[in-house]
Amino acid sequence: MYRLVGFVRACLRGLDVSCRCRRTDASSPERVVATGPTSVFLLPLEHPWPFVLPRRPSACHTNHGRSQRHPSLEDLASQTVVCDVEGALLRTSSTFPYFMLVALEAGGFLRGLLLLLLHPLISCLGHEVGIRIMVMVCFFGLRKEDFRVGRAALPKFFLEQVGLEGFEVLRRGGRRVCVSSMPTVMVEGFLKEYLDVEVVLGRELKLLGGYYTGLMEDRVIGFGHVDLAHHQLFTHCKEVCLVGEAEKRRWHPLPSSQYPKPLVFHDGRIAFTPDAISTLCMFLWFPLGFALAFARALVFLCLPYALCVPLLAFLGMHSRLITSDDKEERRGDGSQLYICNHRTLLDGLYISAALGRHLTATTYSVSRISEWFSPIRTVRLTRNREEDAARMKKLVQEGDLLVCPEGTTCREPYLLRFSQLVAEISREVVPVALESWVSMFYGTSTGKLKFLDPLYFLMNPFPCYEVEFMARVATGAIGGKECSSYEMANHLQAEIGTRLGFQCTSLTRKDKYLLLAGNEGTI
Ligand SMILES: O=P(O)(O)OC[C@H](O)CO
Repeated sequence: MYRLVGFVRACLRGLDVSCRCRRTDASSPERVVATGPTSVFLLPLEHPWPFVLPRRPSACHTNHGRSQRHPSLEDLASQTVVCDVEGALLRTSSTFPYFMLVALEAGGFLRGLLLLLLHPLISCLGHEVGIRIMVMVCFFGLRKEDFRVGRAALPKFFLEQVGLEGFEVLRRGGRRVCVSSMPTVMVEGFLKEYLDVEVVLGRELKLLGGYYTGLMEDRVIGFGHVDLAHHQLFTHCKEVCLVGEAEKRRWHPLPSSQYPKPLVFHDGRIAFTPDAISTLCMFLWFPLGFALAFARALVFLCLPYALCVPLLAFLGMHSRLITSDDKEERRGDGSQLYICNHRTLLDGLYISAALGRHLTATTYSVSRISEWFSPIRTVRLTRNREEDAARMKKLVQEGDLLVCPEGTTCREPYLLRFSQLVAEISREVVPVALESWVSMFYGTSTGKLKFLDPLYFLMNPFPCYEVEFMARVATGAIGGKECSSYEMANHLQAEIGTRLGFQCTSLTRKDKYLLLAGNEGTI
């Protein structure tokens, strides 16, 4: 099953996979590759001798006696490192997937389709003209205030493309400056929030009445041509490191464990890197995906669990149940409190299917439409502590209850802080560890169209879930020693975290929504 999912993922990233497999002789002339003009002409070089990773080294190489293939990493702490993002930090120089993400996430699928149709033309034109067309298609008419893709969706995709070798140089700099031919609003969030870059120099976008016009500001200081700009830049540099496309293909991805700041939250529907081929596959998949989602939803809604599980597996929805031998924690007495980490809105359905009986799930920000269509009973919480405690105590007396103590979904392998209430409403709980995988669309969001979350999840070619029932936990004590509800909540979080290999955090729903949506997530 997972091999199949891996295959689909690999297909979606086909271009990247093939690039990584290609080997080019490092000494071949191809190692110095012109990747098109950059647009950054102003460099606030406060340190007298910055260290530069240029994107277009060929011209400078011949005119500059200090160019070299690999930087000497000693003493960089006292210097400024200036790095070209596409050319010397990311493993591929193509900016198309990032513009496609802006088009799809901020503009919608029609805008993404337009960008895809223009891809052949963009590929034929020069770098600068291509960027201008992509900026026009992606940004025209978007409201500046509403543009959150740069902070919410793009960082994940940029981070996945960061080359360990390039990052090693950047990281060592006393002061880090990054230049990019992409608009600043696209790269700033990723560079400043996640890579600790102090100065970001990208393209500025023209505005009219708070809306992007799709045009870019003229260069702040124009030298006339990129090569000349780099000449000027290099004359201020103590050392120059040249990076070619062929060399970058051999770079290793920066492991997520080495991100200066962990990527816990991200938003957006697209779960794959949308290069042209993958995006084309997605558009071709849409009609089938929609029909499949409809069929899967009908099965969930209309059939008993005993039939539903095998039929859904036939329809490509794979799931795996892990439980102990005696199955005691699943048998229950009909009024059992289950708690789980929160992956998607379908958590409750999968747990019900695993139990073979309906349970009631508490919710907070689920849309009314999702509630209407839910095959299991859902009960809204208020975030008023006393009221919610009373409501949950009553519910657990009436029957099996599922609570997600994180209060919101998390896509990455992290657990948000657990609510203490789960340790106060019942003498015992059954923790359930959940893991889920999607390859095309994320089934969670922080935006206004939350009611589409289940649809997107169901539109994935092979959505997967793993449900693991853990041993029952008495909420009054840990290891025979009495404990507070706060300690118990942390204990339960740690138990599930250990089982899944997820990292426990003290982050909350509010942190997530402030970062991704600019609000506190209250509705
Ligand atoms: O939409 P989220 O990710 O904030 O979480 C929805 C939860 O089910 C809250 O009840």
